[in-house]
Amino acid sequence: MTDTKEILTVQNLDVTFARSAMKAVAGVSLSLGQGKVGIVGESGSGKSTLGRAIMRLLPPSATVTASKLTFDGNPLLSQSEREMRALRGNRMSLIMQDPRYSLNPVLPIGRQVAETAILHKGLSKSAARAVAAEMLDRVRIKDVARVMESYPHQISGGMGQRVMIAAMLLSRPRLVIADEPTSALDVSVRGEVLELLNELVTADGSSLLLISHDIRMVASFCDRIVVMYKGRIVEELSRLSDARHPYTLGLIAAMPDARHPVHRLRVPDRATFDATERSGSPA
Ligand SMILES: Nc1ncnc2c1ncn2[C@@H]1O[C@H](COP(=O)(O)OP(=O)(O)OP(=O)(O)O)[C@@H](O)[C@H]1O
Repeated sequence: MTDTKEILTVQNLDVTFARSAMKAVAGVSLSLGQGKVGIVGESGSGKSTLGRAIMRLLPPSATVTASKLTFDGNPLLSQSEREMRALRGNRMSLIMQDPRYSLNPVLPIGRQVAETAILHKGLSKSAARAVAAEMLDRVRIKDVARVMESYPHQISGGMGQRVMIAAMLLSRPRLVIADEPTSALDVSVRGEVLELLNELVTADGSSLLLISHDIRMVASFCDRIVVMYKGRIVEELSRLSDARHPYTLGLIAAMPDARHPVHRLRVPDRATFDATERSGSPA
């Protein structure tokens, strides 16, 4: 359910990269209370740039302007870098696409998750390890003790993303931005990782901004769907069936519907095929 209290307010957000004539994000406005909003659009539509602008994680080549950009009452564009560091990973977390690039390859998993607890909760080393173990258990990692001693290259992509989710949700952030959190994973584990993320943010009462190119998946998890095209919002929906914009309809048509697979064999001329079957003569 979407709560009326706004946690994130974005008004007229523009992002321009140096040496680019086009705005990567142009005049975007959206608000998020306690609920789940999906940002969808094809590659290059500005979804990730929007997510990173909110986290203030864009490179110096990006110019970001907005008439309002607030998170939990904090005016993000005028926060110092120190203030932003205190917010990031603590009250607002970003889960990225590929755990291989988010996890430090030379540190054991347990230490990486525990460090989040030391940094954001001010815990001692041993208390942080206990909290890390608890959190790894919460993301349903079996054999937590062994995984804590493992290095990122020793675990699967799906488990790596569970570890990232554990680290990013450990401080129970108010806002979680998940940028294509499963697209780098094996298809067989995508559904369960998303279910897990959904379950945890719901249990913790965190707000979720889910960035994806898969409009059907987003519709199945989110209360609201925001469709972006060339840096702009072209449509906002509560249900896919409300879609009217041709671009949104194109996105829906481009995504196969796993719940309604085609069972009947498509035959160009079914009447002729059926008649041949009945008479028993070869086609
Ligand atoms: N660091 C950067 N420097 C220059 N241009 C950038 C940078 N990051 C993104 N862009 C440009 O901004 C536009 C929006 O890109 P963005 O990555 O936000 O789109 P997206 O919808 O997230 O795409 P994808 O699904 O492929 O991640 C694109 O034209 C892209 O080339």
